[in-house]
Amino acid sequence: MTELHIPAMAQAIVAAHSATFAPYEQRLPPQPTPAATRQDPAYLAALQACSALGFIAIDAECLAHAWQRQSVRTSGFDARCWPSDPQDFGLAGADPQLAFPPCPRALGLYGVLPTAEWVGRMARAGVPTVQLRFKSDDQAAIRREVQAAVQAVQGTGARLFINDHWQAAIDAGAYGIHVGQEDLDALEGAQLNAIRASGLRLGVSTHGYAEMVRAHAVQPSYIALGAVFPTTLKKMATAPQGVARLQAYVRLMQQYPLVAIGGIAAEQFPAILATGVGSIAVVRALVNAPDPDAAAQHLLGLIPAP
Ligand SMILES: Cc1ncc(COP(=O)(O)OP(=O)(O)O)c(N)n1
Ligand SMILES: Cc1ncsc1CCOP(=O)(O)O
Ligand SMILES: [Mg+2]
Repeated sequence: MTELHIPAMAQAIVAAHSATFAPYEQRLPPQPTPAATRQDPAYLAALQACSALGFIAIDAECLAHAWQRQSVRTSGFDARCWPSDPQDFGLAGADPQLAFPPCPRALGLYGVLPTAEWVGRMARAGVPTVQLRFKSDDQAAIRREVQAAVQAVQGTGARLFINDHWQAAIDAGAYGIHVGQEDLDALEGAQLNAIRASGLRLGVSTHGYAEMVRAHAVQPSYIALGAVFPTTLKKMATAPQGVARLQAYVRLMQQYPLVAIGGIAAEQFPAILATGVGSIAVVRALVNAPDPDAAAQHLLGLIPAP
């Protein structure tokens, strides 16, 4: 295949996948094509095509490498075949010794909650997975809240993840820790080793292909995918991913328990579950509900129990 064919190859990818990843449908505008880092035709065509389909530069680059590897592995370029094989993304062959402890593939309804009181309330309502997302810089208050959350889930069977405050989570004996990409960047190797050695599970936020690859490098217990829909709760650096991208991410990341998050309400549960995620994380659908306990019962009825 010569360079003369690259625009035609790019067009073929766009034609085959625009109905799935239509930028207009998902409100994801076409992106400028980033500078190429290699010259292989499948890579160059996919870089153009994925940018036209609205993928941001780091994700278009990641996808373009995967298209190239797929073309080599399958001895040919097939525009219809969206990459979803982990080996094409460099996701195969991880070291099991470095993996974080496993958690169930299906974490079920996952309540992300602002205080220990909310954690206890939702755990008692039967929410199987809960997270304390307590935003504060006051170390004493953080430790108090984390300890109170650990006590609040006792006897309920709920798994408690602590957002951000990993040392307090270890000291209090939580079930796991959740960190975002920036939190991960801020962790030194020794700190990550300390979390791994503690036996706590680790969940990592991701917002696209490049971040999934980055998350895989630490082999977490689960991977969160979002924001699926717009959320008012957190200022997101990336656009809402939509259900079509979520579906593509789920196909690729099958080796992990997966959690969908961001703007998800009861109406969207069937479409989200149809992608194959084992868990849906919500904040406002519980915390802002007129009757949070009734909302929890309603949502629990929409999602298989873990
Ligand atoms: C289940 C789950 N997914 C994603 C997040 C977001 O985590 P992060 O990116 O670290 O942002 P903050 O929650 O710290 O603002 C989450 N908390 N839980
Ligand atoms: C913490 C977080 N991380 C990604 S989206 C989000 C907020 C989800 O809140 P809601 O379910 O109310 O949209
Ligand atoms: Mg965080």
